[in-house]
Amino acid sequence: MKILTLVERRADYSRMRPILKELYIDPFFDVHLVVTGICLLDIHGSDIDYIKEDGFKINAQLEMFEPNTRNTNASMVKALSKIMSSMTDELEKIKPDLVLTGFDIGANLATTIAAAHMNIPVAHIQGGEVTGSIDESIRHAMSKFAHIHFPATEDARQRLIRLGENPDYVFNVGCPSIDTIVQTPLIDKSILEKKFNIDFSKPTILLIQHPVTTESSESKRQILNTIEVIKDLGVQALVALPNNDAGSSDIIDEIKNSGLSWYPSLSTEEFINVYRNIWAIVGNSSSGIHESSTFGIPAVNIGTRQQDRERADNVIDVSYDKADIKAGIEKALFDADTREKAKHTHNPYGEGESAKEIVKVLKTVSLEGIVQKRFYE
Ligand SMILES: CC(=O)N[C@H]1[C@@H](OP(=O)(O)OP(=O)(O)OC[C@H]2O[C@@H](n3ccc(=O)[nH]c3=O)[C@H](O)[C@@H]2O)O[C@H](CO)[C@@H](O)[C@@H]1O
Repeated sequence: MKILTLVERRADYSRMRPILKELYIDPFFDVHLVVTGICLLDIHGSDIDYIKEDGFKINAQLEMFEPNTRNTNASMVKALSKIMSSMTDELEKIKPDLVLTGFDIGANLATTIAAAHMNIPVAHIQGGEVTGSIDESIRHAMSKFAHIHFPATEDARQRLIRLGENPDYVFNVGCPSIDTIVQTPLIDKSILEKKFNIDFSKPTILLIQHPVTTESSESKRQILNTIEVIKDLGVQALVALPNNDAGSSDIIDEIKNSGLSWYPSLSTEEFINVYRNIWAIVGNSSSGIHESSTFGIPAVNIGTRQQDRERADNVIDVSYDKADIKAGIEKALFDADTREKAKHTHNPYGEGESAKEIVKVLKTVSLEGIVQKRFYE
């Protein structure tokens, strides 16, 4: 089976990585990997280097975003149209039997739309979830173009069926980012403490705060509130810069001016191992929702980006208000009951066996007549 798949940013790579591993070792598959998006941009950490270090063959690199420009709502759309055009060329050239996309990320949307138009079956990972931001619309739109679905929870599976997807092609497999957590080898705490100049025996948070595209003009105020609270509390903080969605340029400027330690993007190994040692994750990353309960720590989730998403009870939801953020972080770091509860929380997004499940389905599912979709009622 010739599969075309892609990586646009660390958010899809953390989920694609375990699947790529399974696909590469199985002679049944011939994988064509395209790398695009912010993986190619220095300011976002050039994640393409991590993909190469992991040993995956990259078959094509397609530019998507203009480097060195402010990220706006309009620039997101222009990038989307650019990658839709070059991905269409790639699909014409490669003629895959199947396209594997996922999530709610621009290049994945473009590829899904292109492939569906070209009668190439699309398997989509992690549909059916709900969030805020433009991601909410992208995710559900992709599900309507895709033919095979790999949602991460039973709730998401049911929602896809309510959206008219045929249950015979909707498989609840969990979130493959949990596979990545389970598979990542341990790095000694002292090595990390030296590298990041941090003492993990003291309260330490990891901050990832992305813009919300529907509130992009508020990004600056939103991040300043969080930064001010962290500085008032005087807790140790590591900051991973946000993605390049509209409003991100303001967030990146303020983080760089804050005096906090920041990194464009950590490699999977470092990220997971930092996570194993921090006391709480703060911000609005999907990681706080999908991954933090596997680490048994609280997540302080700020604002609307993760609105209505299924979550474990280690997540503390707060508004953009400074007093609210402060109370949330204090609870996460210093409230014994909250910390104890987080240690025992069950993660609704799975146990780390997703990639194997996905590959099993891809090897057995019939693609005969699949591109002619029927609304399931
Ligand atoms: C609104 C929203 O949630 N949007 C989507 C976005 O998440 P979102 O944009 O929140 O994702 P992030 O960029 O915060 O990070 C996600 C992943 O990157 C990894 N990581 C993070 C920082 C770092 O320095 N190094 C590193 O490897 C983490 O393991 C994590 O799994 O993409 C996810 C995966 O496509 C989707 O599930 C989310 O629905």
